[in-house]
Amino acid sequence: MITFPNAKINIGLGITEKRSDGFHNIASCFYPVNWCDMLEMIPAKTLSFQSTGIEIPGNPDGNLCLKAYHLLNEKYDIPPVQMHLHKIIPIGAGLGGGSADGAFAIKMLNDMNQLGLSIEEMEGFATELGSDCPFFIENKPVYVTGRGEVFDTLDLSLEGKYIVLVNPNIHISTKEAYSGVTPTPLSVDLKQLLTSSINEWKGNVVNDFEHSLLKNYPVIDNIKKSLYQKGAIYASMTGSGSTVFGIFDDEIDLSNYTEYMVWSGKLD
Ligand SMILES: C[C@](O)(CO)[C@H](O)COP(=O)(O)OP(=O)(O)OC[C@H]1O[C@@H](n2ccc(N)nc2=O)[C@H](O)[C@@H]1O
Ligand SMILES: Nc1ncnc2c1ncn2[C@@H]1O[C@H](COP(=O)(O)OP(=O)(O)OP(=O)(O)O)[C@@H](O)[C@H]1O
Repeated sequence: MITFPNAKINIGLGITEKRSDGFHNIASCFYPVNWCDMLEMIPAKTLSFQSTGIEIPGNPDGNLCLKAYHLLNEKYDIPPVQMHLHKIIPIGAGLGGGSADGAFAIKMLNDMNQLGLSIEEMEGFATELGSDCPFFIENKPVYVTGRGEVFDTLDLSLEGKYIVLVNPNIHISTKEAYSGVTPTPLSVDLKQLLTSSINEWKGNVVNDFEHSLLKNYPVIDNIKKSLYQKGAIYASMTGSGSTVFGIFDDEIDLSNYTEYMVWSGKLD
C-alpha cells in the first residue's frame, strides 16, 4: 500500500497561553497543501524502515512512521511491515511533514489490518505522536485550538487559488521557536477574520512566530516581501518557519526563487 502524506500551512497562528504541561495553546487555521512525501508499507517477516529523498536528521528508530507502528502494535499486536518513506517535504519547515507521515502511517495500519478505528480514535493516537499530527487524520481545513488537537469547522474555501511555498533551506526547531515567543491572548476574532474576505487578511491575520523569527532570519522576511511584490493577496510564514507561502489569484513567475525549495499549485 502506498500513500502520499501532504504538508499543511497555518493561516494565522496565535500563541495564546503557556500551559502547565510545557506546551502552548494556539489558535490557527490548518489548511492542507499538496506538497507530498511518499510512504509505502508492505507486509513482511520483520519490521523495517528505510528512507530516501531528503535526509532526515536523527536516529531512524525515532521516525514518526515507526513510532506510529509501535503505538498501534502495543494495543493491537499487528503483523510486521516493511516501510519505505521517500522524503520530499522540507524538514523543520513549519509544514508538518513529519507529522503527516506519522498520521498517514496510523491510517494505513488501520486499513491494512482492518482495525476499524474511528476518526476520533486515530486522532487520539496521533496526538500521542505530536501536536500537528491529529489534523492529518481528516486532513481538511479546520480552525484549531488547544495544543493543536481541538478542531472546529471553518467556512473557508480557497479552492482554485494559486499558492506558492518557498523554503529558504533553514531548519528551525519548533521547541526553540516557541521559547522565543511571549504568549498573548488573541487581539482579534481570528475565526471570524478567516471567514471574511481574503482581501482583509493582510496585516490582520498574523503568525505570532514572525515577530521574533523575521528579525533573526532576514531571508524569511525578504521572501515574504517579495511574494507581496509579486501580487500575493496574502503572504505569511507557516508554523514555526522557515517556509513562507503566498496566495495568488493566478500563477506567478518563480525564476527568482531558484536557490530555494519551492512548491506551487492550486489549492483544493
Ligand atoms: C508550530 C506548529 O507547527 C503549528 O501548527 C505546531 O504547534 C508544532 O507542532 P509539532 O511540530 O507537532 O510539535 P510537537 O512535536 O508536538 O512538540 C515539539 C515542541 O514544541 C513545543 N510545542 C509544540 C506544540 C505546542 N502547541 N506548544 C509547544 O510548546 C514544545 O516545546 C514541544 O516539546
Ligand atoms: N517522518 C519524518 N519526517 C521528518 N522528520 C522526522 C520524521 N520522523 C521524525 N522526524 C524528526 O523530527 C524532526 C523534525 O521535526 P520538526 O517538527 O522540526 O519538523 P517537521 O516534522 O518537518 O515539521 P514542522 O517543521 O512543521 O514542525 C527531524 O529532525 C527528525 O529528527
